[in-house]
Amino acid sequence: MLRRIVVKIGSSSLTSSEGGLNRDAVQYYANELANLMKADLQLLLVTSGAVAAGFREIGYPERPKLLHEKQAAAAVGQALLMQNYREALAEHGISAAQVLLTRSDFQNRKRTGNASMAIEELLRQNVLPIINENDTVSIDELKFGDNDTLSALVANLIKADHLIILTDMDGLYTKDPRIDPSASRINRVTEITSDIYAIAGGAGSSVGTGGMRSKIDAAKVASLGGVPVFVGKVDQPGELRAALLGDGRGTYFEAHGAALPRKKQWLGFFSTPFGTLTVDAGAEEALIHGGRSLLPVGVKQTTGHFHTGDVVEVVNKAGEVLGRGIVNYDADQMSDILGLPSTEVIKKMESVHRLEVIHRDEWISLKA
Ligand SMILES: Nc1ncnc2c1ncn2[C@@H]1O[C@H](COP(=O)(O)OP(=O)(O)O)[C@@H](O)[C@H]1O
Ligand SMILES: N[C@@H](CCC(=O)OP(=O)(O)O)C(=O)O
Repeated sequence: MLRRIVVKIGSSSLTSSEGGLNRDAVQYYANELANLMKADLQLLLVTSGAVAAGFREIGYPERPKLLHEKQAAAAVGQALLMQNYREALAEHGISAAQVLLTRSDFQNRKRTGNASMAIEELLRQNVLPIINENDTVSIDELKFGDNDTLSALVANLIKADHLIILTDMDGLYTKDPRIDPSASRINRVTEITSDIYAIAGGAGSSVGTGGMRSKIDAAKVASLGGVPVFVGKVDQPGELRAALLGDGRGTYFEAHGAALPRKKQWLGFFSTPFGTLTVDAGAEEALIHGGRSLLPVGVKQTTGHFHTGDVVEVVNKAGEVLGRGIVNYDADQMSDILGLPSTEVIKKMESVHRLEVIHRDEWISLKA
């Protein structure tokens, strides 16, 4: 099968702080993408820059902060972005398609399936899908905000082989280099720990959003889905290919595990938990390292009004999120059997549909 690559380009790489699109930058990225497509790779582009590209043409002096202004700027800028990408790619005989997605599309399994079918067909026809958030219909609480998370979800959805996140910084540094020039680059991250989160700061420019932090979030989502990630910078001919071959200016994040089935992707990244189960150290070990189901004996506390079949989040006593699963008991039933060994649960319950609180097939671990 052809290798599939998702490339994400941030606003900071496409626009200037005064706003407006950098056409030379668009041409450069289009050339890099086209060269990989000609080498028989399947490419998907997730591009930001609609708001940053559009605000000046509308007459706003700086990147707008109010939602309706951002939406207006994005509506203008998205058209500009597409026009420029399409023209630049046409020079290589490559056609490009616009795909606009929202978070709610990913929460709905049917819509995710539809998006995936459309994208698959574009790839079959050698058209480059150019994806952005549908800013005009996204309100704040439903927004991805930055496109880093969107690019990771797309990479998982289409089971990409690599996710390349391009930004204005050549990788993750031990501190934001704009604040501390003595910071040094981390070339490879094998596991995304809390230490990695601690060194990642916010956006470095007036047009970017999310900064390194959202790129780490994205790397985590992708790596859980079995997709390795590169975060860095390219601005020379051939550098995108070099980044793909492991020789890029940036940070490589290793993937953990194999590609996730669609159901587990939904469970981990798009579902809404209705409550929380706090588990003890033995249950944590069984879930995370033992590949086992969660039994009542390991559950020490619950919150929320969940019902059988709902999604719940599982945390340890320190409040660390361990994963999510589909619960086999209502919240009321759970409170009666907290911490009980299975023999006691059977005695106590009138009928036991399933002994496990969460079966291992309906569980996804979110701890790296
Ligand atoms: N530890 C870090 N290492 C590197 N960059 C960092 C770090 N912490 C914060 N940043 C900032 O993250 C910025 C990139 O994110 P962002 O501005 O959102 O770009 P984009 O528009 O490409 O998504 C960099 O310009 C940098 O200032
Ligand atoms: N959908 C928005 C993305 C916003 C944004 O700034 O994202 P990013 O540059 O990836 O941090 C746009 O196109 O302007």
